[in-house]
Amino acid sequence: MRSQRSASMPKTQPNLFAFPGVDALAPALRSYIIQSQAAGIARHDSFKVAVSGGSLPKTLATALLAPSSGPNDVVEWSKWEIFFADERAVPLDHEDSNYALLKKELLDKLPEGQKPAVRPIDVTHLEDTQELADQYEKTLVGSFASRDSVRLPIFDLLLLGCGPDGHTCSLFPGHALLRENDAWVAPIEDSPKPPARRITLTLPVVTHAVRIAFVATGGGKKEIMKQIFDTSDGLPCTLVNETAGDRASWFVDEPAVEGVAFPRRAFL
Ligand SMILES: O=C1O[C@H](COP(=O)(O)O)[C@@H](O)[C@H](O)[C@H]1O
Repeated sequence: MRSQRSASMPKTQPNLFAFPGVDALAPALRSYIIQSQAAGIARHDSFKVAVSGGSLPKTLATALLAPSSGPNDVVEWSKWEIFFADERAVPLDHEDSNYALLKKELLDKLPEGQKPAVRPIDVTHLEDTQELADQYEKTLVGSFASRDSVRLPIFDLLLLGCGPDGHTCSLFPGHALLRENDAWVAPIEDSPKPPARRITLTLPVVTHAVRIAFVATGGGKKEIMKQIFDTSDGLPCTLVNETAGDRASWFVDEPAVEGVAFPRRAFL
Protein backbone atom coordinates (compact mmCIF):
# COMPACT_ATOMS: atom_id res chain seq x y z
CA MET A 1 0.00 0.00 0.00
CA ARG A 2 1.38 3.47 -0.86
CA SER A 3 2.01 5.87 1.96
CA GLN A 4 -0.47 8.70 2.52
CA ARG A 5 0.41 11.87 0.62
CA SER A 6 1.98 14.72 2.53
CA ALA A 7 1.57 18.47 2.20
CA SER A 8 5.31 18.77 1.58
CA MET A 9 5.12 17.03 -1.82
CA PRO A 10 6.28 19.26 -4.71
CA LYS A 11 3.58 21.43 -6.23
CA THR A 12 2.90 20.56 -9.84
CA GLN A 13 0.43 21.83 -12.41
CA PRO A 14 -2.45 19.86 -13.89
CA ASN A 15 -2.11 18.72 -17.50
CA LEU A 16 -4.37 20.48 -19.96
CA PHE A 17 -4.70 18.46 -23.17
CA ALA A 18 -6.78 20.18 -25.84
CA PHE A 19 -8.02 18.55 -29.06
CA PRO A 20 -9.91 19.91 -32.06
CA GLY A 21 -12.90 17.70 -31.26
CA VAL A 22 -14.10 14.51 -29.59
CA ASP A 23 -12.81 12.40 -32.51
CA ALA A 24 -9.25 13.41 -31.61
CA LEU A 25 -9.83 13.54 -27.85
CA ALA A 26 -11.23 10.00 -27.57
CA PRO A 27 -8.10 8.08 -28.71
CA ALA A 28 -5.92 10.12 -26.32
CA LEU A 29 -8.32 9.48 -23.45
CA ARG A 30 -8.29 5.79 -24.31
CA SER A 31 -4.50 5.71 -24.28
CA TYR A 32 -4.40 7.48 -20.87
CA ILE A 33 -6.95 5.02 -19.47
CA ILE A 34 -5.01 2.03 -20.80
CA GLN A 35 -1.79 3.34 -19.19
CA SER A 36 -3.69 3.73 -15.90
CA GLN A 37 -5.18 0.24 -16.31
CA ALA A 38 -1.69 -1.27 -16.77
CA ALA A 39 -0.44 0.48 -13.64
CA GLY A 40 -3.47 -0.68 -11.60
CA ILE A 41 -3.11 -4.29 -12.77
CA ALA A 42 0.63 -4.22 -12.00
CA ARG A 43 -0.13 -2.89 -8.52
CA HIS A 44 -3.01 -5.14 -7.44
CA ASP A 45 -4.16 -7.22 -10.42
CA SER A 46 -7.28 -5.10 -10.90
CA PHE A 47 -8.25 -1.65 -12.14
CA LYS A 48 -10.31 0.36 -9.65
CA VAL A 49 -11.99 3.25 -11.35
CA ALA A 50 -14.84 5.62 -10.51
CA VAL A 51 -16.87 7.43 -13.13
CA SER A 52 -19.12 10.49 -13.28
CA GLY A 53 -22.44 10.85 -15.05
CA GLY A 54 -23.47 13.81 -17.22
CA SER A 55 -21.75 14.12 -20.57
CA LEU A 56 -18.83 11.84 -19.63
CA PRO A 57 -20.21 8.32 -20.35
CA LYS A 58 -20.85 9.13 -24.01
CA THR A 59 -17.27 10.32 -24.59
CA LEU A 60 -15.98 7.39 -22.57
CA ALA A 61 -17.92 4.99 -24.77
CA THR A 62 -16.43 6.59 -27.91
CA ALA A 63 -12.97 6.07 -26.41
CA LEU A 64 -13.38 2.58 -25.02
CA LEU A 65 -15.59 0.89 -27.62
CA ALA A 66 -13.18 1.74 -30.45
CA PRO A 67 -11.36 -1.24 -31.99
CA SER A 68 -8.00 -2.14 -30.47
CA SER A 69 -4.97 -0.99 -32.47
CA GLY A 70 -2.69 -3.74 -31.12
CA PRO A 71 -1.60 -5.79 -28.12
CA ASN A 72 -0.77 -2.69 -26.03
CA ASP A 73 -4.18 -1.19 -26.69
CA VAL A 74 -6.51 -3.69 -25.06
CA VAL A 75 -9.21 -2.78 -22.53
CA GLU A 76 -9.08 -5.64 -20.02
CA TRP A 77 -12.68 -5.39 -18.87
CA SER A 78 -12.51 -8.47 -16.65
CA LYS A 79 -9.96 -6.64 -14.46
CA TRP A 80 -12.08 -3.50 -14.08
CA GLU A 81 -14.01 -2.64 -10.94
CA ILE A 82 -16.25 0.34 -11.69
CA PHE A 83 -17.60 2.63 -8.94
CA PHE A 84 -19.65 5.80 -9.23
CA ALA A 85 -18.01 9.12 -8.37
CA ASP A 86 -21.48 10.39 -7.55
CA GLU A 87 -24.98 9.05 -7.85
CA ARG A 88 -28.47 10.39 -7.63
CA ALA A 89 -30.89 8.89 -5.04
CA VAL A 90 -33.11 7.28 -7.66
CA PRO A 91 -33.79 3.71 -8.84
CA LEU A 92 -31.14 2.20 -11.11
CA ASP A 93 -33.44 2.33 -14.14
CA HIS A 94 -34.45 5.98 -13.56
CA GLU A 95 -33.59 8.53 -16.26
CA ASP A 96 -31.56 10.52 -13.67
CA SER A 97 -29.45 7.53 -12.58
CA ASN A 98 -25.74 7.79 -13.41
CA TYR A 99 -25.62 3.97 -13.37
CA ALA A 100 -28.43 3.79 -15.96
CA LEU A 101 -26.59 6.29 -18.13
CA LEU A 102 -23.31 4.35 -18.04
CA LYS A 103 -25.21 1.13 -18.70
CA LYS A 104 -26.97 2.59 -21.74
CA GLU A 105 -23.90 4.31 -23.21
CA LEU A 106 -21.21 1.74 -22.42
CA LEU A 107 -21.94 -1.36 -20.34
CA ASP A 108 -24.73 -2.70 -22.55
CA LYS A 109 -22.47 -2.37 -25.58
CA LEU A 110 -19.63 -4.52 -24.26
CA PRO A 111 -19.15 -7.89 -25.93
CA GLU A 112 -20.43 -10.97 -24.04
CA GLY A 113 -17.81 -12.39 -21.70
CA GLN A 114 -16.04 -9.04 -21.27
CA LYS A 115 -17.95 -7.63 -18.35
CA PRO A 116 -16.36 -5.48 -15.64
CA ALA A 117 -17.41 -5.69 -11.99
CA VAL A 118 -19.81 -2.77 -11.47
CA ARG A 119 -20.66 -1.34 -8.03
CA PRO A 120 -23.94 0.59 -8.09
CA ILE A 121 -25.66 2.07 -5.02
CA ASP A 122 -27.90 -0.10 -2.84
CA VAL A 123 -31.35 1.15 -3.81
CA THR A 124 -32.97 -0.27 -0.67
CA HIS A 125 -31.74 2.93 1.04
CA LEU A 126 -33.06 5.57 -1.36
CA GLU A 127 -35.23 7.21 1.32
CA ASP A 128 -32.24 7.91 3.59
CA THR A 129 -29.31 9.54 1.78
CA GLN A 130 -27.03 9.27 4.84
CA GLU A 131 -27.61 5.51 4.89
CA LEU A 132 -27.21 5.38 1.10
CA ALA A 133 -23.81 7.10 1.44
CA ASP A 134 -22.79 4.92 4.41
CA GLN A 135 -23.67 1.75 2.50
CA TYR A 136 -21.72 2.94 -0.54
CA GLU A 137 -18.75 3.68 1.71
CA LYS A 138 -19.03 0.07 2.93
CA THR A 139 -18.90 -1.00 -0.72
CA LEU A 140 -15.60 0.88 -1.02
CA VAL A 141 -14.31 -0.64 2.22
CA GLY A 142 -15.14 -4.10 0.80
CA SER A 143 -12.95 -3.41 -2.21
CA PHE A 144 -10.13 -1.30 -0.82
CA ALA A 145 -9.53 -2.04 2.87
CA SER A 146 -11.03 -1.28 6.22
CA ARG A 147 -11.11 2.32 7.38
CA ASP A 148 -8.86 1.23 10.25
CA SER A 149 -6.07 0.21 7.89
CA VAL A 150 -6.24 3.01 5.31
CA ARG A 151 -7.17 6.63 5.89
CA LEU A 152 -8.47 6.99 2.36
CA PRO A 153 -9.15 4.61 -0.54
CA ILE A 154 -6.81 5.02 -3.51
CA PHE A 155 -8.59 4.73 -6.85
CA ASP A 156 -6.36 3.90 -9.81
CA LEU A 157 -8.30 6.41 -11.88
CA LEU A 158 -11.21 8.79 -11.52
CA LEU A 159 -13.01 9.74 -14.72
CA LEU A 160 -14.80 12.97 -13.94
CA GLY A 161 -16.95 15.58 -15.57
CA CYS A 162 -17.04 19.28 -14.85
CA GLY A 163 -20.35 21.11 -14.69
CA PRO A 164 -20.80 24.61 -16.16
CA ASP A 165 -20.72 25.94 -12.55
CA GLY A 166 -17.38 24.20 -11.81
CA HIS A 167 -18.85 21.30 -9.85
CA THR A 168 -17.42 17.84 -10.11
CA CYS A 169 -18.90 14.61 -8.70
CA SER A 170 -21.72 16.14 -6.60
CA LEU A 171 -19.33 18.65 -4.99
CA PHE A 172 -20.84 22.05 -5.72
CA PRO A 173 -19.26 25.54 -5.45
CA GLY A 174 -19.52 27.04 -1.96
CA HIS A 175 -21.22 23.95 -0.48
CA ALA A 176 -20.33 22.82 3.05
CA LEU A 177 -19.57 19.34 1.67
CA LEU A 178 -16.31 20.74 0.30
CA ARG A 179 -15.09 20.80 3.92
CA GLU A 180 -15.99 17.15 4.63
CA ASN A 181 -12.82 15.63 5.96
CA ASP A 182 -13.82 12.33 7.44
CA ALA A 183 -16.36 10.47 5.28
CA TRP A 184 -15.32 8.75 2.06
CA VAL A 185 -18.84 9.07 0.68
CA ALA A 186 -21.27 11.79 1.73
CA PRO A 187 -24.95 12.56 1.17
CA ILE A 188 -26.21 15.81 -0.30
CA GLU A 189 -29.88 16.82 0.04
CA ASP A 190 -29.71 20.25 -1.58
CA SER A 191 -27.87 19.81 -4.86
CA PRO A 192 -28.38 23.03 -6.86
CA LYS A 193 -28.61 20.85 -9.97
CA PRO A 194 -31.60 18.48 -9.91
CA PRO A 195 -32.16 15.95 -8.57
CA ALA A 196 -31.43 17.47 -5.14
CA ARG A 197 -30.79 14.18 -3.31
CA ARG A 198 -27.50 12.47 -4.14
CA ILE A 199 -24.37 10.88 -2.76
CA THR A 200 -20.80 11.75 -3.73
CA LEU A 201 -17.19 10.82 -3.17
CA THR A 202 -15.70 13.47 -0.90
CA LEU A 203 -12.91 15.85 -1.90
CA PRO A 204 -10.15 14.01 0.07
CA VAL A 205 -11.03 10.76 -1.72
CA VAL A 206 -11.06 12.48 -5.10
CA THR A 207 -7.69 14.16 -4.60
CA HIS A 208 -6.12 10.96 -3.22
CA ALA A 209 -6.59 8.98 -6.43
CA VAL A 210 -3.50 7.90 -8.34
CA ARG A 211 -4.82 9.75 -11.39
CA ILE A 212 -7.79 11.97 -12.11
CA ALA A 213 -8.99 12.57 -15.67
CA PHE A 214 -11.49 15.34 -16.32
CA VAL A 215 -13.36 15.46 -19.60
CA ALA A 216 -14.95 18.76 -20.64
CA THR A 217 -16.27 19.43 -24.11
CA GLY A 218 -18.27 22.11 -25.89
CA GLY A 219 -18.39 25.90 -25.85
CA GLY A 220 -20.81 25.83 -22.92
CA LYS A 221 -17.84 25.07 -20.66
CA LYS A 222 -15.51 27.89 -21.79
CA GLU A 223 -16.46 30.50 -19.16
CA ILE A 224 -16.04 28.07 -16.28
CA MET A 225 -12.80 26.73 -17.77
CA LYS A 226 -11.38 30.27 -17.70
CA GLN A 227 -12.29 30.51 -14.02
CA ILE A 228 -10.91 27.06 -13.18
CA PHE A 229 -7.57 27.57 -14.94
CA ASP A 230 -6.97 31.32 -14.98
CA THR A 231 -8.28 32.47 -11.59
CA SER A 232 -8.02 30.85 -8.20
CA ASP A 233 -11.48 31.00 -6.76
CA GLY A 234 -12.09 27.85 -4.75
CA LEU A 235 -14.30 26.11 -7.31
CA PRO A 236 -14.47 22.35 -6.70
CA CYS A 237 -12.56 21.59 -9.92
CA THR A 238 -9.90 24.16 -8.97
CA LEU A 239 -9.53 22.56 -5.54
CA VAL A 240 -8.90 19.19 -7.19
CA ASN A 241 -6.32 20.75 -9.53
CA GLU A 242 -4.55 22.50 -6.65
CA THR A 243 -4.20 19.34 -4.56
CA ALA A 244 -3.65 16.78 -7.29
CA GLY A 245 -1.28 18.83 -9.48
CA ASP A 246 -0.08 16.75 -12.41
CA ARG A 247 -2.02 13.71 -11.23
CA ALA A 248 -4.98 15.62 -12.71
CA SER A 249 -5.29 15.64 -16.51
CA TRP A 250 -7.92 17.50 -18.48
CA PHE A 251 -9.11 16.17 -21.83
CA VAL A 252 -10.94 19.01 -23.51
CA ASP A 253 -11.94 20.13 -26.96
CA GLU A 254 -10.92 23.54 -28.32
CA PRO A 255 -14.38 25.13 -27.90
CA ALA A 256 -14.25 24.34 -24.16
CA VAL A 257 -10.95 26.20 -23.69
CA GLU A 258 -11.44 29.13 -26.07
CA GLY A 259 -9.92 32.14 -24.30
CA VAL A 260 -8.21 30.06 -21.56
CA ALA A 261 -4.66 31.36 -21.02
CA PHE A 262 -3.34 28.37 -19.05
CA PRO A 263 -0.74 26.54 -21.19
CA ARG A 264 -1.80 23.38 -22.99
CA ARG A 265 0.45 20.34 -23.04
CA ALA A 266 0.92 18.07 -26.03
CA PHE A 267 -0.47 14.59 -25.40
CA LEU A 268 2.35 12.16 -26.19
O1 LIG B 1 -24.92 16.26 -12.12
C1 LIG B 1 -23.88 15.89 -12.60
O2 LIG B 1 -23.19 16.74 -13.42
C2 LIG B 1 -21.78 16.59 -13.62
C3 LIG B 1 -21.40 17.37 -14.87
O3 LIG B 1 -22.22 16.97 -15.95
P1 LIG B 1 -21.98 17.49 -17.44
O4 LIG B 1 -23.22 17.02 -18.17
O5 LIG B 1 -21.86 18.98 -17.40
O6 LIG B 1 -20.76 16.80 -17.96
C4 LIG B 1 -21.38 15.12 -13.67
O7 LIG B 1 -19.98 15.02 -13.75
C5 LIG B 1 -21.94 14.43 -12.42
O8 LIG B 1 -21.54 13.08 -12.37
C6 LIG B 1 -23.42 14.50 -12.46
O9 LIG B 1 -24.05 13.84 -11.35
